[in-house]
Amino acid sequence: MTPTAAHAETSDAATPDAPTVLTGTDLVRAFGKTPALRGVSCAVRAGEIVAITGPSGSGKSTLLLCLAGVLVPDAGEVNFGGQQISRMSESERSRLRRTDLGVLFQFGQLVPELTVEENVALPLLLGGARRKAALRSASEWLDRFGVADLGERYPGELSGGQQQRAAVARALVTEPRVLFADEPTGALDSLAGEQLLTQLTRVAKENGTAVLIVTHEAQVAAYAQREIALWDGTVADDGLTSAPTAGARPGSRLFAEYDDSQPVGTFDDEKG
Ligand SMILES: Nc1ncnc2c1ncn2[C@@H]1O[C@H](COP(=O)(O)OP(=O)(O)OP(=O)(O)O)[C@@H](O)[C@H]1O
Repeated sequence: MTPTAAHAETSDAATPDAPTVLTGTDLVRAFGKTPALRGVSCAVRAGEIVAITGPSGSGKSTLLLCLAGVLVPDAGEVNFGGQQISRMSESERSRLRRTDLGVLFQFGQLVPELTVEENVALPLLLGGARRKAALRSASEWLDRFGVADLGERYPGELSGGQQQRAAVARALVTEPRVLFADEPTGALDSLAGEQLLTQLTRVAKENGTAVLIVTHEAQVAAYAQREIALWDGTVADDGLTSAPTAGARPGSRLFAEYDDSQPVGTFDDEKG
């Protein structure tokens, strides 16, 4: 995937004065005896696009899932808008995910039995919206992702890139304040991945939605304004991607550091 002028524009838009919407403090999480997070702290501002990077097994997905309220940390706190997510019940966290937090995975997981438009309308319907209004919103969101004409089709009739754009529309239809995306372009070819990221970052910027993207691809991380690099369950680095000339930059600074240091065989292995 080659960085483009569109992504340079997005990367330049830092949000230093925007309020913090989400914080994770001293997050610890293990799976049995395997530690995944060993005390991770981070904060995300409104409208900020943040890449969570690091080698395989460094804890990226676990951090994302803890911040999204899908997983409960063993210790530490997640705060969203003054609410301690990590202390909420499962039903309270589910409600929050239907309203303020959007989650998107590598494979969009559209419901095959529903049309694309019904899929996108689903979070609104689950939230109690009327069918007609929900379908109208779904159609508008599909339009923003350039797939409005596919609303009547079923997911199986769409390409992978089209399905993932519909999945992004579904994740954003409730206008969440934070969108959590785990390898959102992982199943797409370079062009489809780049189109998706360009649209996703543009729409997020328009809506003031913060986006956290887990990725092991430098080209994807280069779409972010900030990069949180994990290493063995801890934060190795957290900083702006310093991208005034992002279009000329093949990858993010932190990935460049990985390339230089070389001990992370798993990262190179993954690039294959
Ligand atoms: N459900 C689980 N059960 C057991 N161990 C898990 C589970 N999820 C994660 N782990 C372990 O926790 C550690 C961190 O995993 P995590 O998936 O968060 O890393 P990651 O950086 O996202 O990796 P990748 O890039 O390979 O997806 C790894 O050692 C992993 O094997």
